[in-house]
Amino acid sequence: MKFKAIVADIDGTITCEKRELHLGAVKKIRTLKLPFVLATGNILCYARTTSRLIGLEGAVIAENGGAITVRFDLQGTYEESMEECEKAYSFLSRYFNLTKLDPLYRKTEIALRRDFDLEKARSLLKTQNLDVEMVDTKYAIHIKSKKVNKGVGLKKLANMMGLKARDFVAIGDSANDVEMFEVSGFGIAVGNGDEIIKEAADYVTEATYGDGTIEAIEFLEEKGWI
Ligand SMILES: O=C(O)COP(=O)(O)O
Ligand SMILES: [Mg+2]
Repeated sequence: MKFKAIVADIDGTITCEKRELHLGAVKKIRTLKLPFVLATGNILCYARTTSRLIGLEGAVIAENGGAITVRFDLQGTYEESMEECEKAYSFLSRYFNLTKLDPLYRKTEIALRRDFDLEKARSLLKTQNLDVEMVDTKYAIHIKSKKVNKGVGLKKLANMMGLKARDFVAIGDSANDVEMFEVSGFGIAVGNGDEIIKEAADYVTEATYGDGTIEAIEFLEEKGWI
């Protein structure tokens, strides 16, 4: 097996436990000769800034696949899915006191503070005919279009880079990384990952957070797969 690129989640994967960027992981990523893409549920400017400060090229998937850029000097693309998310948000606001995260910058989905009963919200939402779903990343609960996810985003971005999603190894830690594992050639969950992502993974690291990403890259190097 030989892979041509790596796509990694940000929060919980290249960070430390308290969410600071993991400097050891950054150092390791900087040694790589192949393209390294960031994929996050967070907003596009957060993803692009992280890419810039790591020393990468600006190929990022943000808002769980809703926003993509391939290079810093190119305009991003956005999916048009906010309207249904807003309807779901208004409906759920009747039952819960919800707090939006970064609403000024978020263009394709809604991220909420994790301080309400997700299972109850999910069952309430089922009564509505909306094309949205809720995903918990452990950092936020996202209301997003069912059509958009990091897997769909990876296919699109890979195509823009002249690659296939299968050419990528994916590294991640939570439920919003599952589809990216499904479309990539090989999925690695870091040790702190949720059960759902560990089940979807081809390999699970012993180490957690950024140390898990270092271990993942070393594993790929030892195998000669990158
Ligand atoms: O924005 C979030 O909720 C989590 O972000 P992540 O996808 O980088 O882990
Ligand atoms: Mg994550």
